[in-house]
Amino acid sequence: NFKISVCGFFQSALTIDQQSHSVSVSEILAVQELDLESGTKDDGRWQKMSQKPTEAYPYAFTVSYVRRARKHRWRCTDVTFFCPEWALCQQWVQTIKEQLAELTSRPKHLLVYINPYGGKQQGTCIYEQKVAPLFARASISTDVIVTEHANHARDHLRTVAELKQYDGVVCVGGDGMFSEIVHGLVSRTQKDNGVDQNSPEEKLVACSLRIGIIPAGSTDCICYGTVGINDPVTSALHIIVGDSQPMDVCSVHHNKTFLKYSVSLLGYGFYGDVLADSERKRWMGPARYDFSGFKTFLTHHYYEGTVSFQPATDTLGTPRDKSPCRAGCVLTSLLCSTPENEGGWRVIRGKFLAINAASMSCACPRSPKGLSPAAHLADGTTDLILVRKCSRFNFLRHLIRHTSKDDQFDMTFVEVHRVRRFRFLPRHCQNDSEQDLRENGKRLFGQICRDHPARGCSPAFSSWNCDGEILPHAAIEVGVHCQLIKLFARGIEEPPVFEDVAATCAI
Ligand SMILES: CCCCCCCCCCCCC/C=C/[C@@H](O)[C@H](CO)NC(=O)CCCCCCCCCCCCCCC
Ligand SMILES: Nc1ncnc2c1ncn2[C@@H]1O[C@H](COP(=O)(O)OP(=O)(O)OP(=O)(O)O)[C@@H](O)[C@H]1O
Ligand SMILES: [Ca+2]
Repeated sequence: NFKISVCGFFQSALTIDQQSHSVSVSEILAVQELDLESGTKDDGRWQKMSQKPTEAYPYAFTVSYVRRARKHRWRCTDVTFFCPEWALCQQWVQTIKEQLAELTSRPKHLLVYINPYGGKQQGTCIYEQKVAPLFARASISTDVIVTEHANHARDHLRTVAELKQYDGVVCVGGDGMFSEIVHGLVSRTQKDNGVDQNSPEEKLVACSLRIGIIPAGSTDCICYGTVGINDPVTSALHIIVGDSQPMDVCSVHHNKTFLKYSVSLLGYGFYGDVLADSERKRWMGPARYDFSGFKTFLTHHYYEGTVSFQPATDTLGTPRDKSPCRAGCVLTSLLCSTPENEGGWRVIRGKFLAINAASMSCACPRSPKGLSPAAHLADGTTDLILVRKCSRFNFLRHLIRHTSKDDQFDMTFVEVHRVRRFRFLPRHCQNDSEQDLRENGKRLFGQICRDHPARGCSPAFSSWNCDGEILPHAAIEVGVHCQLIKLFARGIEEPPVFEDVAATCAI
């Protein structure tokens, strides 16, 4: 009654309830023969079976596979099949194992870093209780490192001797932890290939190891934007089935010196000030962002400077598109190529409440559509959002639109450009060295207040928020490196399909 069809689907033609359902082999995690003599399986799941073997069907095996649940969640489900003969049962188990062995994109050996202090400090517990058992069931072996200090994972990746033995690197933590892994892997790859990171124009070599994120942070925006939900089990299953999602990475330089990489948000003004304030309140956990967000909103500082950028005129999409980046996105499936005739530079001078570059949507639980809802994960561009000085009321309207269907860019003081490269120079840097001015920052702040008493006190500099970390310079140059890294993800799937299938079948 069974066949494994050519297209790779494991089909049940006859189930106990006479319903037929199929499971894609690519979504089977494992197959296990049941030991009926002892009446139990190693992990005790045997007792949970809703059907018991009968005299006619005394042999059984269990297939664990991916079931789609609500809101992009994936769950691991078991289905048990009963056989009349031992040899038939063996044949099935063997055949499925052979089919699984042919899936070469699946990882077998992973390097795992756990940040025990990220988010609500649940990293270790999340990994041990929810993820490790799934990896074990899928026969994935792991080397696990619980980090002891910030940058432990980054520095370990830069120096660890045999990286080639692994099929991927997994981090358990938030966006900051993911950023550490990106820095470790990208730097290591450039070092191994003799590429100088300090040159802003240098073409970087793409990393071959894929990165998995088990979300355990405060924002988890990378996970949210590549999987659709910040759920540890869902992310573990995407790793097990060997998904692959390329992603753009921005390099940030100051005075021809490399500073940092960014994958999600580079934000000056509002998001820089929120982060700088929230870092002093880490003890508050994820709530620190709401507290500092509210405080920064009330402060209402604006910053003067010059933004220059190279528009991505040759791309198929724009930041005002209505369709977001989803699994199988056409822009992501295009290969990256250096544009033939790169457009000229545009220069905009002004007073800004916020300058944000979103290389991906930056969707997160606070803003389910994100800072730039139509940004693409792997198109070689970033969306540069300029929010000019406006009233508090208008800025609040703009912020609130991030949480609803309304277009946050459809406001007179907001403009958005899809770019490949941009620079920012704060006004007071234009003639002097930024370092000198930073040292005399307070004097300068006071000077501005004296010169313009009517407009309130706005400091000369904000800070750049680079994926949740403060950069030490305000004057920066940014370039997008198309598809520099790959994640164990497939982009956000839609529409979600619900499957509620019988857990027991007969053959
Ligand atoms: C009135 C509601 C307005 C809600 C507006 C929500 C917009 C939220 C947009 C979030 C964008 C997150 C981008 C992700 C950046 C990550 O690389 C980084 C590392 O994890 N996270 C942050 O920097 C963490 C940044 C966290 C920023 C939180 C900002 C919260 C603003 C709250 C403003 C309240 C004003 C209320 C006035 C009555
Ligand atoms: N053992 C450790 N002790 C202290 N800090 C650590 C340790 N391991 C990693 N870190 C640092 O903790 C910072 C925050 O971690 P993480 O990103 O996991 O959580 P988060 O900041 O709460 O979440 P998010 O980045 O999503 O907002 C990271 O920048 C990382 O460098
Ligand atoms: Ca992009």
